[in-house]
Amino acid sequence: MDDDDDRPATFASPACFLHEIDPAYAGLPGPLDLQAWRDVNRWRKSERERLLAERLAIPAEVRAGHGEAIAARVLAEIGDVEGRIVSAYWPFRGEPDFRPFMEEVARRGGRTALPVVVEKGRPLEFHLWQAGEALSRGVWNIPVPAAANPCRPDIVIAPVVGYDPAGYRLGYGGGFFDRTLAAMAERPRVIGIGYRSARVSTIYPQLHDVPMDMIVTEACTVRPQDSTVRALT
Ligand SMILES: Nc1nc2c(c(=O)[nH]1)N(C=O)[C@@H](CNc1ccc(C(=O)N[C@@H](CCC(=O)O)C(=O)O)cc1)CN2
Ligand SMILES: Nc1ncnc2c1ncn2[C@@H]1O[C@H](COP(=O)(O)OP(=O)(O)OP(=O)(O)O)[C@@H](O)[C@H]1O
Repeated sequence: MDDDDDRPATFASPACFLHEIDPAYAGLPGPLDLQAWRDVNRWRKSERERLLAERLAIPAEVRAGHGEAIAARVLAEIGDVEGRIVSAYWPFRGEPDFRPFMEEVARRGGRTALPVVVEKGRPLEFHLWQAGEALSRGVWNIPVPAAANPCRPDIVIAPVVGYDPAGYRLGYGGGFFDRTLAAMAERPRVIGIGYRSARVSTIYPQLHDVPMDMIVTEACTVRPQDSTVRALT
């Protein structure tokens, strides 16, 4: 018989007692939070629909003008892009058209990329792409680079459906950018872009929501850190 059988059981690592602690203390949702989360989700769904309808009601030529103004502000904001990778997106549902922006980044010596949905519920990948290169249809028929060259962007441009003054972004509800930014070891600079009319007073940020470093619209540039400092002083 093995002597070891008489020894008290030990753990390879300390036992976890987290399950005995109030979930709220552990930062996990309790029953009340779950109800609140359901309410927030319902609000976000209707707010998305409202904001998208409002965006599509802006005449195409007005949207195009706003898009150019936003791109000019972003270019001034990011400065020298030589040797850097900037991810933008292929526009749909009335988003600002950032394809000319990508061409300008390439002219200035930067490389450009598009986000790729690999699978619902998973982080996005970013694949190098520039004007003239082949595209194929990805998930939800979103155009993605035909050749898969994954990269790690230095700067990510994230289109918003809605935004708030704290820099939080409301997207299409897939949670893609939040998941992607949470999974990145080195966080890129993240710039949310959209029309000024996409502003809401709060998106009721939840634990999973990752704020943008800045939001740029045709009318203003929102720097959430500055406004926090201003609010505290
Ligand atoms: N131009 C652009 N490309 C992008 C994004 C974006 O916001 N804009 N994304 C930024 O994340 C990713 C795509 N995100 C998306 C998320 C949801 C839906 C969508 O159509 N959702 C359905 C509901 C789906 C479901 O519930 O399963 C819908 O709205 O009807 C589309 C794109 C990657 N590419
Ligand atoms: N890091 C994460 N891990 C797991 N689930 C997440 C994460 N981030 C977001 N989610 C889930 O994704 C869902 C959608 O989130 P949310 O409403 O914030 O989407 P969104 O920001 O509007 O979408 P998108 O980024 O695709 O445009 C939520 O159910 C949320 O719990």
